[in-house]
Amino acid sequence: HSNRVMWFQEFFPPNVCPINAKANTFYGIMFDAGSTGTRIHIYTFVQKSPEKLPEVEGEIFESVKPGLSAYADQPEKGAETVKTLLDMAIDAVPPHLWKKTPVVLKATAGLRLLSEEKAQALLSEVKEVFEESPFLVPEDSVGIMDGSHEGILAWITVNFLTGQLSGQNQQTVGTLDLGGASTQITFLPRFEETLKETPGDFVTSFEMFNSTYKLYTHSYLGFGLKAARLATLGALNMEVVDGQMFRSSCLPKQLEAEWHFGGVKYRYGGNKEGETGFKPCYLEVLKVVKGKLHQPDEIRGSSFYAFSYYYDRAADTNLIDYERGGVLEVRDFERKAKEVCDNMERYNSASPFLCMDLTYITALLKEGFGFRDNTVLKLTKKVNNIETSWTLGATFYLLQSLGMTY
Ligand SMILES: Nc1nc2c(ncn2[C@@H]2O[C@H](COP(=O)(O)OP(=O)(O)O)[C@@H](O)[C@H]2O)c(=O)[nH]1
Ligand SMILES: [Ca+2]
Repeated sequence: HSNRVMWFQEFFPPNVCPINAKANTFYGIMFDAGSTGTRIHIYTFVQKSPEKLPEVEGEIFESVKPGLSAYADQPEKGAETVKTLLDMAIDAVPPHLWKKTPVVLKATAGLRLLSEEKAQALLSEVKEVFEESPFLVPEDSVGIMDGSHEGILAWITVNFLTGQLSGQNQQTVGTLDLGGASTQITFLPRFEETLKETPGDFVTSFEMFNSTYKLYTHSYLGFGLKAARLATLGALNMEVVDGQMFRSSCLPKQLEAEWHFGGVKYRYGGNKEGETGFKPCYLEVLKVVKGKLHQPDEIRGSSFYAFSYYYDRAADTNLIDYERGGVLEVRDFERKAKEVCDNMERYNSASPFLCMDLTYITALLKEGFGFRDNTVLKLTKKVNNIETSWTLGATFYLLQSLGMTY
């Protein structure tokens, strides 16, 4: 790329600037249909030399709320939200590359929890939107993603962005993702013992960038942050009787409110007369996680990358900087949970669920996965300005399957 500055360059963002649109630049569009929102990621890649991994030159990211599952009974309206986001890609990708730019949507836990019929109705409306667009629509371009792939692809993203998947001496790092409806844990086991002690369906071999990775990964459906709220309230998978009230010691005493999740209305509130605070709350939350998750010994001493709701709740309570993220230990979540739960009136203006959320995160990490108090968590939203999301790994995988990269 020459250093000449052309008069038109300042009118274009770098990724659509004509002078930068070279033969070795290509694009990929990946939609994340999550339980709480739908997001588009438009990636620009540059293949600098045929034997090296492609580089991610940029990402355009936009999101809408609520997620597709909120449109379970209006699939066309759901697909409209996808169309709005896809229109951004028309502006971002140079027209001569539209036909070569693949577009894919993968849905996660929100759609996994819907009936097959409702999920399929939504997906086929989305497929129509794709087919009316000028982009490349591969086979299986719209579907529900396997839970194991969700964890693996996020692991690929983080380890690619931190440079661990190229060259010698790879020191990969495990990943923790906490969504609204499900949660994932993924790492590359270092010890034979770990593989021996692990149930077969927790280990998946995955081929990427000419290497095969045998990863420990699992997605726990119903253990996302919002699903865990319902489970703590005793309302998950319940036939809700009209007007029924669900109470918890993790909520402010005087609170009484309503909440819509997965198309159902729930009434919830605090323990008016009874106990509130960290101790009773922890016991409540413990019932949700205790004995429900597999605990691999190997992870106790290693550090993990954590994102999504781990990041959001840590940032909400100033444990980390909202923009830059930070490094924490598991015990920091517990300390903050105690502070919030034992002073709920002081945190009134924040979400009424802050105490419950922090307590759940603490219990999930300690009693669920079996992490130690001093396990180090690296909280990141972005690495080198690219979102830490399974979507980048999924886009690489897509490009590889289309023969656009090796
Ligand atoms: N770092 C990062 N977090 C994201 C991105 N997209 C969604 N999230 C987070 O994911 C969480 C919501 O989970 P969601 O995907 O809706 O639910 P799921 O279907 O259970 O995985 C929130 O904490 C979001 O901030 C992204 O591109 N990058
Ligand atoms: Ca997600």
